[in-house]
Amino acid sequence: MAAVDVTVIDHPLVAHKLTALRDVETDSPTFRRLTEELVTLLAYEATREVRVTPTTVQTPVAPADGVRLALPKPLVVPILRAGLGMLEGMTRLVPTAEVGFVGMVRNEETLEPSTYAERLPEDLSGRQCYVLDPMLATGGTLAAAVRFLVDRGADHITCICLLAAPEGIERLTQLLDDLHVPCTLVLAGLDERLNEKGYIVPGLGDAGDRLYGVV
Ligand SMILES: O=P(O)(O)OC[C@H]1O[C@H](OP(=O)(O)OP(=O)(O)O)[C@H](O)[C@@H]1O
Ligand SMILES: O=c1cc[nH]c(=O)[nH]1
Ligand SMILES: [Mg+2]
Repeated sequence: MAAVDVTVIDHPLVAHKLTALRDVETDSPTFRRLTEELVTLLAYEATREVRVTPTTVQTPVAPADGVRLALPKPLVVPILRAGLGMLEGMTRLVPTAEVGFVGMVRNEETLEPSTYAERLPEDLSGRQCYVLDPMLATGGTLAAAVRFLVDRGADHITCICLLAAPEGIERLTQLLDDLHVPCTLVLAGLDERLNEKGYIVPGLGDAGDRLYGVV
């Protein structure tokens, strides 16, 4: 099975908001709003495979066949810190989803991720999971998060990122080469490369710092 299926959203509204997000002059409140708006647009495409079950409702006129989201509920997993800025935009579109949390930080010397927090259901058997992180740089963080979910039984993973570097997608694909469940990646933009510090070029800088301030 191909490990990761990548979609880059080609839409003028996404491109417009992404351009404003990148701008170094964009302040934190505006950056947070644009992030939420972008995620809502991306979520429309990212949830194309969300499982539904047939149902019938009574309209004022007649019965109508339709669907509702299937059980178990989808699980949305923002990767703290920066992924938290994407949560509201995602749950606006899928308000009945449950939310689990993973806290990860990349060591800026080695570029390797470490996990400092985790609050997820023990058993994710049969769950569709939506992982949120604005930046896919070397791919280490996202690969570790996906592995975490699959090890607990998740059987369908969709990652939503704002930006990725080609090197990161390549590494993600290698790291998840043995994955036995479908894994999709939805992006607002695919950038040129990583720089020597592991930052996406042209990118938008440090997403966590731009959302929440430098720590
Ligand atoms: O693809 P990678 O090379 O692993 O890097 C990407 C990670 O780096 C950023 O988080 P960071 O470690 O800065 O933590 P933060 O969200 O707390 O800012 C970003 O939000 C990703 O989680
Ligand atoms: O460009 C990058 C790379 C990693 N993390 C970020 O926030 N930005
Ligand atoms: Mg950061």
